[in-house]
Amino acid sequence: MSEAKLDKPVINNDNGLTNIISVRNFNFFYGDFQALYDLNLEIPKNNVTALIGPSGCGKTTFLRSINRMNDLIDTSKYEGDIIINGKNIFEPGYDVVELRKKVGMVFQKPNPFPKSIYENIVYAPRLHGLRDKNKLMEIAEKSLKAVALWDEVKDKLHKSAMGLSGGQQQRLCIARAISIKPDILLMDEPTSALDPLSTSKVEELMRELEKNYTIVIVTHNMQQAARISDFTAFFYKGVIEEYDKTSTIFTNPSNKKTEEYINGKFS
Ligand SMILES: Nc1ncnc2c1ncn2[C@@H]1O[C@H](COP(=O)(O)OP(=O)(O)OP(=O)(O)O)[C@@H](O)[C@H]1O
Repeated sequence: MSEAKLDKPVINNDNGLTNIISVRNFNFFYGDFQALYDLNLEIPKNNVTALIGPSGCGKTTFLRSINRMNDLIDTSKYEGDIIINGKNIFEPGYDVVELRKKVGMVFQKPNPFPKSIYENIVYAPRLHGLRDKNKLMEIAEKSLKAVALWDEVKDKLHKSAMGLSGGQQQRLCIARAISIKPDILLMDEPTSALDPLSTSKVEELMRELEKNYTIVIVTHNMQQAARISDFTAFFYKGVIEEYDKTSTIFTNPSNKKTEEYINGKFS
């Protein structure tokens, strides 16, 4: 007998991999409004995990919880734990500056600083105390090479980053994020403002970066999630309805809502 499609959350955390982020009974509130309900998931190291789901279902709220960006919102409240590298990030005394060093973020719209390409990359290493000019140049070169931007910009490192194309700016922002060697890169729809060619460059880049970084990406683009991610969490009204290998989510989802969403029955 074929199994009936379940309509309750299906979370497959049994991935056999080393997990870098563990989310336990996590609830999140904006004032009286509850945006996330009882999230429980394990995010594996050196893989790409995609967060998908209709607008307003809580993907960005969850992403921004991972580096405590939501702390900036006065009315925000949370319950539960997010454990990164074995430490609960909400524990009293947890160093948020250290957390942001370990967990970098790339936003929807490229947002380079209005400074030179070089200054964009070395900003964070300098902020963390590095002064040695040779070392800073080494970091600039390494970071730009890692995002395949070095050849395009090596002759104009001291020119304004604002003169780069949108796609180049986004790769620069990724280079800036990795300049301090985070463990995790959070990406909030990083290609939604880019043209198709720049999008495919950033997608290629993610595949390359996952060798050294754990990537968690919010995307509205189903094809993109299917192409670039190893694991996918489907969010619906603040609940993770299904979490599994991307291939399972896209070919054999257990939850009817997941199936309907990936087949475009609602958006
Ligand atoms: N600063 C805020 N204050 C109050 N409510 C908020 C705030 N930010 C988000 N929300 C609400 O929380 C819910 C989840 O929003 P969130 O942005 O996390 O969803 P999302 O899935 O990322 O949406 P989208 O795909 O449109 O970006 C929504 O109902 C939204 O209106």
